[in-house]
Amino acid sequence: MNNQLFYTQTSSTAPEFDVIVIGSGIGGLVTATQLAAKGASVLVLERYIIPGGSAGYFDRNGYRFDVGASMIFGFGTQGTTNLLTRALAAVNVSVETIADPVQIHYHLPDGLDLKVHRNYEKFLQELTEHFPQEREGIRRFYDECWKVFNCLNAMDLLSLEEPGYLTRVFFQHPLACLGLVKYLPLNAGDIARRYISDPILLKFIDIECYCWSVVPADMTPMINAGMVFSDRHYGGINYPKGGVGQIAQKLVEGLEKAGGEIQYKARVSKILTENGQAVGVQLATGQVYRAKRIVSNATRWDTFEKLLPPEQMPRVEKKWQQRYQKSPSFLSLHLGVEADVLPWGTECHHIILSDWEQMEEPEGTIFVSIPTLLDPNLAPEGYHIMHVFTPNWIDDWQGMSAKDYEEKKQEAAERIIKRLEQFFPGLDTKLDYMEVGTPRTHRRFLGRDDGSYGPIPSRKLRGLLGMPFNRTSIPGLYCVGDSTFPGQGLNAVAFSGFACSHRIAVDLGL
Ligand SMILES: NC(=O)c1ccc[n+]([C@@H]2O[C@H](COP(=O)([O-])OP(=O)(O)OC[C@H]3O[C@@H](n4cnc5c(N)ncnc54)[C@H](O)[C@@H]3O)[C@@H](O)[C@H]2O)c1
Ligand SMILES: CC(C)=CCC/C(C)=C/C=C/C(C)=C/C=C/C(C)=C/C=C/C=C(C)/C=C/C=C(C)/C=C/C=C(\C)CCC=C(C)C
Repeated sequence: MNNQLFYTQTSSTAPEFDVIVIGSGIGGLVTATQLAAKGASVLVLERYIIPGGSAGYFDRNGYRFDVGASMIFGFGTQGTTNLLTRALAAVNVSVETIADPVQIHYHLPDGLDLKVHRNYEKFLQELTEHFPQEREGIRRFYDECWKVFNCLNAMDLLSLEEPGYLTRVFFQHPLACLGLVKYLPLNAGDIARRYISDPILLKFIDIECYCWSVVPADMTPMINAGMVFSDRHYGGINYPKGGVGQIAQKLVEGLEKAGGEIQYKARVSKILTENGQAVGVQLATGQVYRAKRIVSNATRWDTFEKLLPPEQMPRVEKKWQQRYQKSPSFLSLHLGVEADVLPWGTECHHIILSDWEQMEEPEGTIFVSIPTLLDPNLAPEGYHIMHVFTPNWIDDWQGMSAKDYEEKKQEAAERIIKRLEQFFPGLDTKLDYMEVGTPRTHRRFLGRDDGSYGPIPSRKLRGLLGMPFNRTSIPGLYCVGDSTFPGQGLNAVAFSGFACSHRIAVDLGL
């Protein structure tokens, strides 16, 4: 039997759903749960053995490690921007959270040492003590971030590709909409430089952006900065009890209760099209599933270069690839340490940088999270988890023997631990467990092209205007997650999930 015939027969008799979601990252799961709650038949296909993607976890020697970042936005109790709380509630589940009193403790060049307190005034006061001459500029910049946040936090957050919603929201909140229209093409650096002139303070604003957007303030969309710099004081940073993995586990529980299905170890190798329209997927095993709508939670590079034939890449996607590039991946040290290595009063999240010129370089900025300070149950008694990570490129880890790869990991870990000794004296001798992940690890376990953290602008762009929404130029195919508006971050991909499911629900007449 020739392949074409085989494919046609399998495809026409394949199980059919309303919606198939490729990948169970938080973006994919929010889309799936929202649609299942509206009565759609939904199938989620996940290549790994558990859900969550970058928000997954792994257990080793009594420790439960978060795969990705442990600093979670979107778990507030009020307003409309608490999208993780809302996504869980929509399918009648919830996650208990633990409030973090400090978002980040910064350890920056020339002794610039300060904390971003949950209390806004306390944070402004601490920052102003370092830059008294910029008292007014500091307040005006951060207050302007609140303006963005207040516009967003006043309205239901759904698909900007749905004219009915746009009309309704405009009549309900005309000023908030006009406010957002004003900020959509702006970057945080444009606003910061209106009010602030001290070069070191501007560098501080750069790292405030860099530590979540992986680009400096000039390249960071103001809408996203408004969300991050305000929500940390409004809803606050709240850690899910039991670890970040709980969010995905609970969403899956809600998905199944609402009648949706998820399959693990189900790697999609192809998106199937007929007459230019997406109609189904094929797994690596050859199994075919069909659906009225297909959603890809894989990155845009994976979607348009691997799941679809790269030579047929739509023109708009080629243009997008000129505007956005893959950000670096991370080198991650997952450590189990004796509890007494942490000085009294240690905060949960730290950013360490010793030379401003090195901020964007591999191993320049070091991120540290110690989630057991909030939830001690993630480690054996008397021990803590330290997740230490720093940007790193896949090219530095390719084409080497297994032995060289292991040695290189060990050397990198030693260099980083040496730097951390300044803040955690005796760390090296107090290590109980260490696992090192590289960009190759992220690529392998998360299925992300080059292990990338997500798309970043390849040059200065006009804020969020260049970021695509959920529909693609292939009818029937949608994207969700950090390759879509508004980009990286759990709360950001949760928004993308709300928007994607809303657009599909309207398209399917649900
Ligand atoms: N503090 C935070 O805000 C925080 C914490 C952790 C993660 N994150 C962020 O979450 C975002 C990621 O969320 P996301 O939803 O976009 O994606 P994701 O990368 O987390 O999830 C994608 C999922 O799709 C699966 N997948 C990929 N290709 C597949 C295929 N061919 N077949 C089947 N499954 C496939 C992967 O295994 C993964 O589970 C990132 O921006 C990350 O930085 C943020
Ligand atoms: C009608 C008319 C006329 C008009 C209209 C207009 C409108 C309505 C508009 C709208 C818009 C919208 C809705 C928007 C939205 C947005 C959003 C939601 C956003 C969000 C965002 C978020 C974010 C960005 C987040 C992020 C986060 C992150 C990334 C995090 C990360 C973290 C990490 C990395 C960690 C760190 C660590 C340490 C420090 C240790």
